[in-house]
Amino acid sequence: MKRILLTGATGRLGSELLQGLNSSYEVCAPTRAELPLSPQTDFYSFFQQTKPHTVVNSGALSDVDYCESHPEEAEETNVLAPQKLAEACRKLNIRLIHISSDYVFSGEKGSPYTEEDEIGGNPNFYGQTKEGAEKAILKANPEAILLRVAWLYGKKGPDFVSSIMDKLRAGSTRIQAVEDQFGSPTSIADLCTHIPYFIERENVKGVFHLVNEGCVSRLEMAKVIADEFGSVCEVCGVTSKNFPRPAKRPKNTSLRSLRLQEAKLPPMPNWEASLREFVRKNQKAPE
Ligand SMILES: NC(=O)C1=CN([C@@H]2O[C@H](COP(=O)(O)OP(=O)(O)OC[C@H]3O[C@@H](n4cnc5c(N)ncnc54)[C@H](OP(=O)(O)O)[C@@H]3O)[C@@H](O)[C@H]2O)C=CC1
Ligand SMILES: Cc1cn([C@H]2C[C@H](O)[C@@H](COP(=O)(O)OP(=O)(O)O[C@H]3O[C@@H](C)C(=O)[C@@H](O)[C@H]3O)O2)c(=O)[nH]c1=O
Repeated sequence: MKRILLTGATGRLGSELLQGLNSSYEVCAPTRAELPLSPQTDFYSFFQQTKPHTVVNSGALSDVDYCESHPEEAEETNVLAPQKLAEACRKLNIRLIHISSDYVFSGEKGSPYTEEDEIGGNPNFYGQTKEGAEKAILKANPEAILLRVAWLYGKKGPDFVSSIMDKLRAGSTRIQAVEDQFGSPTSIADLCTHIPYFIERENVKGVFHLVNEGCVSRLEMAKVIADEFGSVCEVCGVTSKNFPRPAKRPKNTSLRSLRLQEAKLPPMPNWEASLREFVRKNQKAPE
């Protein structure tokens, strides 16, 4: 049985991934205290001792607003640590799957980005660290796999979907959602099905867009959630200007994959089908 080392296993993606991988792999999931994502960490010695077949790096500082006001911590966790981790993987010939983001793009293209598009120009610091990480990782370890995921939602939260669902459960009669941000919402459950393909395929490397198919605004997403809930709540569009946040969000970072098909990997499901399924299954308040 292959041994997988998973970072960020207490996080939104990591916690579901840990559960999913556990049935087919021997998973080693060090906590932050055991393996800090820091440029001071000796990843080489840790990996030499634990001998993983693949490292899945799902750990990161992912709070976009927090990163904006804590740039040093964000740079260390999201860029310098993954760079060092990638170097250790290369030296020890360990496969690396790093989780990246749609926020590596500026959001100004006006149509979905493919793996062939150039990265850079995101308006927030978090996005800039994810861009920096991709460049540093590929330089340190050209065999690495970078999976760009986006607008995640899942069982753990908090995320956009869970905050809308909480408002509906609380009986809100009016919800506001931004109408001028577009992206590719992605179900963590779908990622848990797809990520093992990358563990099993020994010959793939480089960047892959791994998101549910389609492009949608936050407003349309909120409408679908309310509809699946069977709620009569009014869902109103608002501009980002009228929903101010500490960090600016990009306009349109929707993604499309050319490389999944090229690598003969299955496509990801459509965003609406996955979102409706998630809402249906998780409509009851968590206990
Ligand atoms: N959420 C989203 O919508 C998206 C996320 N991504 C990317 O997906 C990946 C997973 O994100 P998500 O699950 O949402 O993130 P979470 O914030 O939910 O989880 C982050 C994980 O990283 C760990 N972590 C953070 N800082 C450190 C550190 N300094 N040392 C060790 N561990 C640390 C956390 O540990 P602890 O519990 O101890 O804090 C936690 O386990 C990230 O790379 C993120 O950039 C990409 C696109 C969209
Ligand atoms: C809760 C809520 C938010 N919003 C708006 C606020 C904001 O402009 C937008 C997105 O809000 P969030 O803070 O949930 O999302 P954000 O932090 O921008 O999410 C990003 O996280 C990082 C980690 C990524 O890598 C990205 O792919 C993306 O998922 O939605 C509403 O319009 N209505 C609401 O009820």
